[in-house]
Amino acid sequence: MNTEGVFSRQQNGVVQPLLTDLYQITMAYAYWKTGKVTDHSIFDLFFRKNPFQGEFTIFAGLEECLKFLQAFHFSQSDIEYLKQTMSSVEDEFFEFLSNLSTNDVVIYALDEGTVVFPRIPLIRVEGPLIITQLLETTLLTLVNYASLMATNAARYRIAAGNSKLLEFGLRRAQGPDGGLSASKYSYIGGFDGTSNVLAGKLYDIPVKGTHAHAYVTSFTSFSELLMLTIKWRSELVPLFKVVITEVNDGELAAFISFAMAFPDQFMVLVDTYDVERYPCHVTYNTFTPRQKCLPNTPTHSKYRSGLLNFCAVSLALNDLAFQAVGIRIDSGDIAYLSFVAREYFIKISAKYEIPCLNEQEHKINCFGIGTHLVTCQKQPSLGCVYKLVELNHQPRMKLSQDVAKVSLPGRKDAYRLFSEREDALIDLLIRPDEEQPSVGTKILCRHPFEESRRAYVTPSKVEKLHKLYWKDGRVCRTLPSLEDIRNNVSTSLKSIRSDIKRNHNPTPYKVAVSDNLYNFLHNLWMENAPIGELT
Ligand SMILES: Nc1ncnc2c1ncn2[C@@H]1O[C@H](COP(=O)(O)OP(=O)(O)OP(=O)(O)O)[C@@H](O)[C@H]1O
Ligand SMILES: O=P(O)(O)OC[C@H]1O[C@H](OP(=O)(O)OP(=O)(O)O)[C@H](O)[C@@H]1O
Ligand SMILES: O=C(O)c1cccnc1
Ligand SMILES: [Mg+2]
Repeated sequence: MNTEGVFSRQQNGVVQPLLTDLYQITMAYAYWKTGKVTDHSIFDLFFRKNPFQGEFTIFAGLEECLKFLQAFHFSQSDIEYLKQTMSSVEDEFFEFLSNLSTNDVVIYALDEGTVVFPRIPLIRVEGPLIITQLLETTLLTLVNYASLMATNAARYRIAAGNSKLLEFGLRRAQGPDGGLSASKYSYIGGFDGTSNVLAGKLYDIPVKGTHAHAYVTSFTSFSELLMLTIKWRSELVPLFKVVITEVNDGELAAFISFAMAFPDQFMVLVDTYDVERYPCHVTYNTFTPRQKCLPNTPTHSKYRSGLLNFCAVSLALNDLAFQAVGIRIDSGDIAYLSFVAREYFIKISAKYEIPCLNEQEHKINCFGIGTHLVTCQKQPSLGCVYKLVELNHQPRMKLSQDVAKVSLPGRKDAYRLFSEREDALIDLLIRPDEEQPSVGTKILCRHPFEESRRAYVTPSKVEKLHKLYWKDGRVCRTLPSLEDIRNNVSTSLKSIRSDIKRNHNPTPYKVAVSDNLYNFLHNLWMENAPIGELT
């Protein structure tokens, strides 16, 4: 754990006050011109719909938001740039901007890594209107992708069960910063490591990897002849039902040289040529109809030696008291090929009485995921918004034809109410002057917009979701480490029922308001909704 107010790592240099939309600064000027410098505001940062057609989201990015607040300062060169860009703006405003700080801002937020739901303010920003407005875009950019990525990763984590998950996406990520964020937030979401070395260094995430096809194709013959491997290979050729001309020497040479470099971490890519001799009667699609983009007429290599060569080197390593780790398959019908590999491993370990190929459970026990994970292909953006809910102690409400876009006015506190089974039952928003929900006391929870949807809840546990994170210009809570945040994702997800987390047809989690907040909201809505005239 970090001590209060101290960040373990520096902020990414691109996160600075000018990383915003121009309209924030033009609004700041207009607020300043119209004498709104001392207006006190409250903004809620929340989203309206869970991503990936799911019913849950993981909140991430808070630590980076706090670092941004701490470093918030328009530098002299920022001011110079703005002066050139905003030509009609009075000089005194730039003076005002250069003295602006976040000392008067107060931030309440949910803990990073918490499972969250639509309409619950993830961050509540309180303070002078000009500065709270200026924070909008940067806070949103820090939370939106981080939360989307952590949610995507958590969904892979749920689907993968106990298998290991590695993030391999840097080459396909949305630029260098997208790549780094993907590595960081996929780790929070439950991945076990990344191939991204800088992310490993910056965030202390385990780095892992194998080798590329280029490594195999760079070898054409044995530069180092390892007698043991050759001996084993001749033994294995009949077992794999191939002829010697179907065995690729370059591949074997590559495996041997990799084994010499990493004798106790021998893990190689076996699909540069064919993994094994595909039986003619097997069609790819029979085995895994849902595998990615399988060609109906797969192309074959004249070589079929991936598995054979791996086994030959593994047996040779075994003679030298080393244990092979495994294989990587990057193409073809991966589920079918892993099944074939397992059959061979079992056969060979029985025949040659070696335990090493039979020790671990042979199945796909690690997935390396790149493109789909880091680009969030299924949904490339989370729609967090930042809405003014109170100004000078008066509630503010954004009305819309679209009920989904109506914002919940005023300062609100959020509670998670749990059942006797310790499942999270409902999230409840209440007005600040209301009595907090308490264990064993029945409370009326209402859908914010549908009058007939309401239920009494007698919670067995109550969790206050918002915590004070920033006040008087400093972080005022002990910040969790990345590992703590990762653990929070896992424990927070455990309290959510599995039908809410499932991929197919998930049940929506209930988000409610108190009766008091319901009436407050609807009265305000009525007061503000114009009465039309029928003509
Ligand atoms: N957001 C909400 N806040 C408070 N109560 C709610 C909310 N949504 C639904 N309810 C109430 O909770 C109870 C259970 O509703 P839920 O939608 O889970 O199941 P249901 O009644 O079987 O409806 P459905 O057939 O749509 O699943 C109902 O009394 C409903 O009015
Ligand atoms: O498919 P992803 O989930 O993004 O995983 C990462 C990919 O990156 C590597 O090769 P690359 O895709 O660059 O080349 P190849 O697949 O054509 O060998 C690796 O072999 C994976 O295929
Ligand atoms: O280490 C690997 O196997 C790896 C790394 C990045 C992309 N694809 C694979
Ligand atoms: Mg690929």
